Amino acid sequence: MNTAVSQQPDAGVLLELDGIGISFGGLRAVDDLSFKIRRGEIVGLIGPNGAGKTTVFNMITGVYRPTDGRIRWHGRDITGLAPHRIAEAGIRRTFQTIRLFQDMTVLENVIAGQHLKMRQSWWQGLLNTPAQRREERELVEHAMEVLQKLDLADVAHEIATSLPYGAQRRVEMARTLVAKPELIILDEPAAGLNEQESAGLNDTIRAIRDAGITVILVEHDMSVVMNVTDNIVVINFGKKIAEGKPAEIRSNPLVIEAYLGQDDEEEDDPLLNAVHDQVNA
Ligand SMILES: Nc1ncnc2c1ncn2[C@@H]1O[C@H](COP(=O)(O)OP(=O)(O)OP(=O)(O)O)[C@@H](O)[C@H]1O
Repeated sequence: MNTAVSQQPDAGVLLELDGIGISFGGLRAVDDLSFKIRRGEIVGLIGPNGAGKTTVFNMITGVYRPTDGRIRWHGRDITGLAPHRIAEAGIRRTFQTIRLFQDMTVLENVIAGQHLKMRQSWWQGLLNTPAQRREERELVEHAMEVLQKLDLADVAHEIATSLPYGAQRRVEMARTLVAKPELIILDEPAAGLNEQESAGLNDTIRAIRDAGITVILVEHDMSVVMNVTDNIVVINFGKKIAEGKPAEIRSNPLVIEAYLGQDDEEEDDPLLNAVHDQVNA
């Protein structure tokens, strides 16, 4: 009998949230939330405005420490580790707001994302040793590979902030990917994209997964979520209300109710509008 295998019934699970919870004052922002993410999956984390999505990935990335439950990465407890330790362990995130360096090319912006890894060789850099030069060459080669995958190789030497909005978002993703994460959390990557750019985002997310990186997608744009995810976790008021394949989630009464139950002032929420469209179709 292979004991190594029998001791790991959940082989393939990369990240496990086990009953995590957190309160802000009297507000229970996330409560007893559990789900698992397997290597190579694209998992959507969705829910109405204020449901707790941002709080969940702030706990995963170490910004907030859960007051209850455990977070496991490769089976190892990482609950409460500092954000830089979690990043070094292989979990990285993108930001909703574009934070590119002005006056720097796409390639320079992407290489700047490598500072965590380059810190070791900074002193060697002053001496310009062969090892340093080789590391720099490898870094540029790797950055160009990432740019190729994200369809940015042709604009590698253009000023990043001069590119169309959708391309700038891809540069943001490339900066995160060049650090070779095992898991990337995409924070509303479709925000601000036009319809065509949003359709292109589906390809970008699949390209990330095809490069061997597991993806958590926090997104309001249903056309992206329903098209690219393997599995969706839906939360409302901090609790998981549904989990399953896109087709199951689309027709889940609890999910529809959660979105329809929102205040009128949230009518502009594109996810809510998409649910309305489905219900009215
Ligand atoms: N630092 C904080 N202090 C107090 N309350 C907070 C804090 N962060 C989040 N909250 C509250 O926790 C709840 C969940 O917020 P969160 O931002 O995680 O929701 P969300 O699903 O990401 O919402 P959205 O889709 O609007 O971004 C909300 O009621 C929010 O007001």
